[in-house]
Amino acid sequence: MTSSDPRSPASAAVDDPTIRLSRLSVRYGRGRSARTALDSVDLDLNTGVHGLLGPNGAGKTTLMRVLATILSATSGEVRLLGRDVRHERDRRQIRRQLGYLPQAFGSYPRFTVREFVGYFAWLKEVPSRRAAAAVDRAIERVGLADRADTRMKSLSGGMLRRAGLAQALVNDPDVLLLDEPTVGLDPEQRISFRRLLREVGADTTVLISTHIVDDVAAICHQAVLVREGRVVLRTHPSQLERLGESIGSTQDGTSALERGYTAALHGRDVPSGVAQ
Ligand SMILES: Nc1ncnc2c1ncn2[C@@H]1O[C@H](COP(=O)(O)OP(=O)(O)OP(=O)(O)O)[C@@H](O)[C@H]1O
Repeated sequence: MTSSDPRSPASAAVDDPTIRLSRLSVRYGRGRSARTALDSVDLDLNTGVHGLLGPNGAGKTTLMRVLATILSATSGEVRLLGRDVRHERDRRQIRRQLGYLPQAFGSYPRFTVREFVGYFAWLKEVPSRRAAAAVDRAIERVGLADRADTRMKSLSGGMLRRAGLAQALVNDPDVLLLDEPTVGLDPEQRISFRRLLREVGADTTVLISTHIVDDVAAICHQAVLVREGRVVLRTHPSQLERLGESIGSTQDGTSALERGYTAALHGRDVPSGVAQ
């Protein structure tokens, strides 16, 4: 986004990173049953592909939902594209520039792929004169052009995931949030997905939540490790790999990256990571 971009509002803080979280906390429930999902997270992210890694329950989906502006912070500040998500007007503007693929999304079984992606173009207020071309382009980018008129209920799991990615991309977002995007993709689809994300990440801030550490090595410029609601490390994936190599090989079939990830998660020093 540039300052001459018509979507660039006068009120947006130009020097902000694309994503800025300051002391972000999210708690679910109240009283004795309250659970802290995110605990005073500080995180700045800019253009590039960032991989969010962490064990089950670490807070990844919660973080994604806050960034997607569908879940409010309990405390702390969330700024996207220079705007504060607490303000209704800013939220609406952010949503026009946001793409989000949740872990599970409504399947809209009777919609064709084109109708499904078109519906999200409408929700995101893509101008009607550009919408049809934007829908076709998004469907083509995810490799579903030959299925554009197929109903969603007839798609395989991997194709559904790709249709989900198409809706996330249809507005050419400045921020793209993908929660477990490669689940259900076959190896060939995963390779083309990685290629697409590398391309998108050249001028977009992409955050991918995943358990597949190989995806992080293949696509991401940065790995962000989350544990028990806190960001414990930001580092280049190759540094995790180096850490894993220094630990030595094991007989359990894990890769150096997986070993490095597990060790870093449990507090081992990573060569030149950016500790939080
Ligand atoms: N709606 C909810 N109500 C109560 N607690 C919740 C809710 N959603 C998440 N939690 C709790 O918040 C914590 C973080 O959950 P979250 O789903 O963000 O983790 P995650 O890292 O995405 O996990 P996974 O890898 O299993 O998807 C967990 O302890 C979870 O049990």
